[in-house]
Amino acid sequence: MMNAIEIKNLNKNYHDFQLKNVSFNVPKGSIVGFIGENGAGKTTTLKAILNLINRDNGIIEILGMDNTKEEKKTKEDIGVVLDGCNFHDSLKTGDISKMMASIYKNWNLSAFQRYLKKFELPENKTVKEYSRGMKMKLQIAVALSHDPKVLILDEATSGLDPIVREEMLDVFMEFIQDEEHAILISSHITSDLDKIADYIVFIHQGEILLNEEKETLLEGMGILKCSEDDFRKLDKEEYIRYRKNQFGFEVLINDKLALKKKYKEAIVDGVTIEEIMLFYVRGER
Ligand SMILES: Nc1ncnc2c1ncn2[C@@H]1O[C@H](COP(=O)(O)OP(=O)(O)OP(=O)(O)O)[C@@H](O)[C@H]1O
Repeated sequence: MMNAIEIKNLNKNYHDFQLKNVSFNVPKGSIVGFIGENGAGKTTTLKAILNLINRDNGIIEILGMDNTKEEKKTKEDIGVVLDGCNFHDSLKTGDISKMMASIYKNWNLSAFQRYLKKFELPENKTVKEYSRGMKMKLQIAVALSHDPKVLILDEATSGLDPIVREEMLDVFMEFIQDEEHAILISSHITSDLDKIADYIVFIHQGEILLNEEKETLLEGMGILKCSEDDFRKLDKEEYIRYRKNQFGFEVLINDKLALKKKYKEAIVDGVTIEEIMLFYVRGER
């Protein structure tokens, strides 16, 4: 079994929004960055993986187990960080630990205490007295402390300052090092995904638009800046989307090496995940 998570033809219908045949995998030993604009369907997909919502159809397997038929077992294996803090304001870390010990068979108090120390989270304050970043770190500490095989992180780095964010990214990368663990992380901070993701899955209006290895995307794609005349010379297959601005055309290219070979004078810049997203959503075809 190579995949930690397999999603096949997931459909969910809300009255004004649909997840449409969402399919993708999270291979073991990898970090999959899940991107898309507000309302694209990321949280809905993650909730379906956690079996927190009723889907219309589709199959989701966690470590080869059906997530509805073997819900209890699969939940043991998943560490979760959802947007916003789920712990009651009046709790301290000790109370949370007791709660978690009653939920998870593998709750590891000493691991939890190690993370509290590492993340500089005070044990004598209540959740109410924690800052937004501290609450986020607390959730990450809890998610990591019951020996999960898979982490599902919904906007887990938002609200963290750049230094703490980098620290968390290191923790995530360490988590997958043994090739048995895997992470699915949704984030609007696409620069984080530039750093740590192995694959990028891009959802737009409930449909998967792109599902690719990050290196393939970043090494293959490029942005061509050119005049309208030069743009008109391109074949449709040579570009993905274009955007027009006051200086000319910006064109997202599929294969920058091939393009440079064909048009020796062409200036093609590298591309970031954020730019890819913007071209797909706001560019023209
Ligand atoms: N319980 C619900 N009932 C009806 N519609 C819902 C419900 N939950 C989510 N939706 C709708 O589903 C769509 C997708 O929402 P979702 O939270 O999955 O987006 P997202 O990609 O996570 O967005 P964001 O980046 O803003 O968190 C939205 O149009 C939202 O209004």
